[in-house]
Amino acid sequence: MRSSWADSVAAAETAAAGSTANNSSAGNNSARTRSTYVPPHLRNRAPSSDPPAPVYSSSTSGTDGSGYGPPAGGNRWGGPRNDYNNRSGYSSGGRGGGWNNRTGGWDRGREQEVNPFAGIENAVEEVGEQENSGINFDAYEDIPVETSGDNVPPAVNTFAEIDLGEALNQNIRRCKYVKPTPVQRHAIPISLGGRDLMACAQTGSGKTAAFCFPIISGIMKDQAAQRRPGWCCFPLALILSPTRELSMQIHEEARKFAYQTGVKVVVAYGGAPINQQLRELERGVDILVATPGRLVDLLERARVSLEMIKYLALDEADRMLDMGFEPQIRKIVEQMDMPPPGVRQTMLFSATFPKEIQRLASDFLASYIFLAVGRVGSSTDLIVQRVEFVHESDKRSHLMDLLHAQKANGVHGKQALTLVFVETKKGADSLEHWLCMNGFPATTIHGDRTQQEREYALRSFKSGNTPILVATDVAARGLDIPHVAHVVNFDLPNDIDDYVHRIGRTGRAGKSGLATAFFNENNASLARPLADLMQESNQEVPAWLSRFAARSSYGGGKNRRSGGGRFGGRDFRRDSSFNRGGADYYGGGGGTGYGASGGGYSGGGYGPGVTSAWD
Ligand SMILES: Nc1ncnc2c1ncn2[C@@H]1O[C@H](COP(=O)(O)OP(=O)(O)OP(=O)(O)O)[C@@H](O)[C@H]1O
Repeated sequence: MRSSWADSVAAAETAAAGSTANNSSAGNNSARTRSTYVPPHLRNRAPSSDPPAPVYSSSTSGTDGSGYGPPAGGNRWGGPRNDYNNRSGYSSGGRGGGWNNRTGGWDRGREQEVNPFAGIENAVEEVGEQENSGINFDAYEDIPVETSGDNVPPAVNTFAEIDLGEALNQNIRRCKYVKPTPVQRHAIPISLGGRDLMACAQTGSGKTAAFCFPIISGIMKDQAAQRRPGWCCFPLALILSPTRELSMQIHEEARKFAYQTGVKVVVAYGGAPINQQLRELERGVDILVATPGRLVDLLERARVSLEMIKYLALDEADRMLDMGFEPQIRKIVEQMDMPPPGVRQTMLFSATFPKEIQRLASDFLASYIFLAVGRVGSSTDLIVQRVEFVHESDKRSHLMDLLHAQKANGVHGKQALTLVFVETKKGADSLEHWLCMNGFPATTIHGDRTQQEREYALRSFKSGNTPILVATDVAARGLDIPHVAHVVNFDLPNDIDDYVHRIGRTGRAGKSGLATAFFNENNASLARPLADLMQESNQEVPAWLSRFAARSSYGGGKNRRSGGGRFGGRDFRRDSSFNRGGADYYGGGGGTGYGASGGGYSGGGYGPGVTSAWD
């Protein structure tokens, strides 16, 4: 395959970055000496004489509320000071209240835990911005929240109110998370209360932490887990996501949250050498982040067992349960050795959750709570949405105009990051080539590229060296790329939920963003849901789009907007048309009454072949 201009830049960058660019490879060097995984029950032993894991430095060492200096008392394994949440129950040193004394880095006898925060503070200072503090989360304050289910645990307003454990609290402060986002306020207490959860909250609103925190905290508290001997590993938690890049991102995030908690996070995804991932797994894993295809491979090789799973999280859960992925997910969750619903705890998260998929998802849950922050499938008002009527033949020149206009607004001589979504892989290559020929540095990410090419492209885009990324839907979900100023839907998707995820790559974490869509006759079926969505998000709907919308019908499938009013109709259990045979979904959980195994949903635009392109 032709390699792009951007890729050569990115390749040089990668070479320069060396092994530090990839934490797992750094870890693998030390794997040669085959270190021993220390199981949870042994992690409270006295520290070895190894040099300390690098700790985030701070000019302040006291209980200053911002500091995360060296651990108290000079004991590097002693975990962070208890200055964040000075509550009885897990006071510094004592660690009563059921915590498992997972005080330091995992495997601390032999192997040093890489500091996932290293370099982040300097990078933030260079940009002159405190990445996650001062974020405009007030923008989320007036979003209505709905919960349904029995005995919903009350929401919290601060992290200090939640019993997460001091090591995790320390990491939350390292991440500069000052207060929980709305989905975190509700979802974390629900999960900590041991309840299953189906959660729907807007793109960029902090869902990753909402499922990671309770998992990490729960494993930290777990007294009983032990590693079994042999080649097979027994993770305690499984986080599944639909794309390799998203799995990598969740892994990076989870490693930050789990730093020095004693909880080990490992990632496994397709397109990368399996041997390296096997070596990493052999060294121990508490939380496994994986794409479904690679996990099935590991399960079939009997290198991973799901027998000990206590927590299952599906990110982008609606995508994971649509036609492309559902068989693989059912195999993993229902046909291997994973404990059933009610024994394990299950958390499903997405920004969109069509009712048909909710119904399928209920098979995986027991007596669950449904949480909706905003209307299911809505987009955030932080994203300014524009729709322009552009004939197919005019799209390139129109894009060029947008990019020229944007160039004028670049910061520090760099162009603002623009993500351009197209329909096909060929279309992506062709547009990337054309942009480069016309003086706009672009790269591309899609399912026909090698994993290495995909990673180079993403890295080059993130760094700003290649400020334009042309992508297929493989980049539509979950990716959290700071400073994406503009998302262009060069080709609109057929499905309004895909549109919601695509534009959600901008306007994240309380920041504003811009999304422009090129619309023409070919997109007529999207006119009505698009106009409705824009109206819901307080956007200006062009008169011509309203006329298109009035002419077109929904046509079924995934473009049906669920519910009636702006914030109505979320939990499918409340919708009588889904409540066949009078089944009681609130009491029974687990999909009572449907027996929907493998059946049902056929409204989507994904064919069976889609999985390999995503995974
Ligand atoms: N409490 C918080 N305070 C500040 N920033 C936060 C907080 N929680 C999450 N963030 C930041 O918000 C950004 C978006 O979070 P995340 O990627 O989890 O969103 P998401 O809801 O999963 O989005 P998507 O639906 O696109 O997957 C991330 O950069 C994350 O670090």
